[in-house]
Amino acid sequence: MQLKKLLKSLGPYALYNGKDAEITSIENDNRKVVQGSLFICIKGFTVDGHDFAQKAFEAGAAAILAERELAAELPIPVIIVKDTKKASSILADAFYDHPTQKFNLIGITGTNGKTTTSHLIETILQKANKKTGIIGTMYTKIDNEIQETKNTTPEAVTLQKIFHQMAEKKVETAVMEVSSHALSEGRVFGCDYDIAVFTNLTQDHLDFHGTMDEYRRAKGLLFTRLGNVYSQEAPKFAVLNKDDAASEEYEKLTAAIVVTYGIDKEADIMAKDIHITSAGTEFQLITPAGRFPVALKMVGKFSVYNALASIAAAFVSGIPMETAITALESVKGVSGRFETVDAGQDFSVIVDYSHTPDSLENALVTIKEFAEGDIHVIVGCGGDRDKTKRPLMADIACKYAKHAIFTSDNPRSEDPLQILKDMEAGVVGKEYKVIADRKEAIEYAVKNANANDVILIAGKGHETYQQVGAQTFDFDDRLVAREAILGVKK
Ligand SMILES: CC(=O)N[C@H]1[C@@H](OP(=O)(O)OP(=O)(O)OC[C@H]2O[C@@H](n3ccc(=O)[nH]c3=O)[C@H](O)[C@@H]2O)O[C@H](CO)[C@@H](O)[C@@H]1O[C@H](C)C(=O)N[C@@H](C)C(=O)N[C@H](CCC(=O)O)C(=O)O
Ligand SMILES: Nc1ncnc2c1ncn2[C@@H]1O[C@H](COP(=O)(O)OP(=O)(O)OP(=O)(O)O)[C@@H](O)[C@H]1O
Ligand SMILES: N[C@H](CCC[C@H](N)C(=O)O)C(=O)O
Ligand SMILES: [Mg+2]
Repeated sequence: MQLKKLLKSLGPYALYNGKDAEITSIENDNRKVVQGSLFICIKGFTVDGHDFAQKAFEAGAAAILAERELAAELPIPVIIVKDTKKASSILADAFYDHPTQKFNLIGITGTNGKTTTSHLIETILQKANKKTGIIGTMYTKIDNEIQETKNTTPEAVTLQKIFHQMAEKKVETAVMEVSSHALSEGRVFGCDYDIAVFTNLTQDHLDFHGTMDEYRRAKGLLFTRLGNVYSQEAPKFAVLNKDDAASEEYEKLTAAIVVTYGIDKEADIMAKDIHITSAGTEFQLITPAGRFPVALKMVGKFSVYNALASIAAAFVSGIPMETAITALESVKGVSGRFETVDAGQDFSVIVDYSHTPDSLENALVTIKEFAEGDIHVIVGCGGDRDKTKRPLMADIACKYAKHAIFTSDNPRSEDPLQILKDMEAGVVGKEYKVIADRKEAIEYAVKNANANDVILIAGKGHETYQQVGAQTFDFDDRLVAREAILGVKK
């Protein structure tokens, strides 16, 4: 695409010397630049992309987009704009010819349940014979082909490229997790959502957002940005959790049609007569299309919420309720979410991605409902993340589990022992054990478990690595637990 044509999407805003160039790709990482790339300099939290402009030029960049004059003059067009991060969203959307206008896009935001709900919706859509795409914490999947991605919601240039691939593959509906970080950083500017789903709002990420008010506001952006236009062909919907107080605010913010779901408060889509066992969850589903019995293989009240959110998304997508229910009933679970490890032992081992106070409490409350023996929990907190959730998570672990073991999650750049001290501050005078090495902590719990006990290994779920300092080691809670069980049996 010609540079001049591309820059039209920025309006009369872009200031440059008027030279044109053929642009072959858009990149904001100089290491990805090829002949003809437009390199966008972004000032990040860690480094300043402007410092890589020279390298981008040497790698073949045909033009540079920057927020200020570059240190050295370059013989290619240099365009100056006020906000390169925002411009990267606008330009990537234009470069890939507005891909999200070519298929249905469902965005899911909320503190917990995004990955799970996105997979439930994917299963329903596939049951309804739709070609799907998914973008989230675990990976990007385009028509069932998996690509690794770094963030839950990738930055705009990567994101629009993924959408372009989805459009090329004729994806009919894409489901994506929209993190609060992505909303506040504008990674999703330009995404033409058809349905926006809210799961819940509880404490997390205060390191980034500062206060719960700011965090709530960031998530609300998904609903304000659903647009202010109405179309008979493609109406827009906000799917809100009536039982979460934030929904009231989001309902007022959005121009889209609101559909609510819930258990406690009266909602459009509801679950009644919920019956939870260790094998699954049964309930009566109440919808505007009728009342249906549902038997999920997933456990816990939180699983009912995820199912209801998915049903609501299916309902506004025009998918028959029977199809949606059949699909949901077939789901055994999502990788690393309440996943059981069975190596023939006489106690239960559950690996769960609960890394927030609320999700940890939900997981433990659910286990308490069916555990016949003692509960053991192995839990740590991630480094370089919200420090205020550490004492809260430790307290919850001690409140529900007879045997609480504090260990390392992904310490990242922090001292693992300091993270553990932050956790311990929440449980003064309570009984717990600290085993910093996660493998040893798991082995300890397995060795000490009696028949019918339940061990919850919380925080890392599907992750197959552990980040310690700048290094990433192989680590999979499920494999480590399996080996520990087999080791004890020998
Ligand atoms: C705090 C935060 O949001 N960080 C994100 C941010 O990193 P950053 O600002 O530090 O980037 P940077 O390293 O300073 O780089 C600045 C610019 O220079 C460029 N660069 C950099 C190095 C180089 O050699 N050459 C070069 O061109 C980079 O491509 C970039 O354009 O931009 C990066 C690229 O887009 C992201 O990968 C990174 O996410 C990091 C890995 C991260 O951990 N983010 C977390 C907090 C996050 O966003 N999490 C949410 C999920 C949370 C949840 O819901 O639970 C998510 O959506 O993933
Ligand atoms: N609706 C829910 N409400 C509360 N807790 C939930 C809910 N769904 C799942 N959980 C708990 O939260 C954990 C994480 O779930 P999931 O991965 O689906 O959330 P997420 O929002 O994608 O998280 P992330 O922000 O890390 O991407 C699960 O392992 C489970 O313990
Ligand atoms: N998306 C979450 C994942 C946390 C997972 C946990 N294992 C950790 O490393 O803190 C975050 O980036 O905060
Ligand atoms: Mg997720």
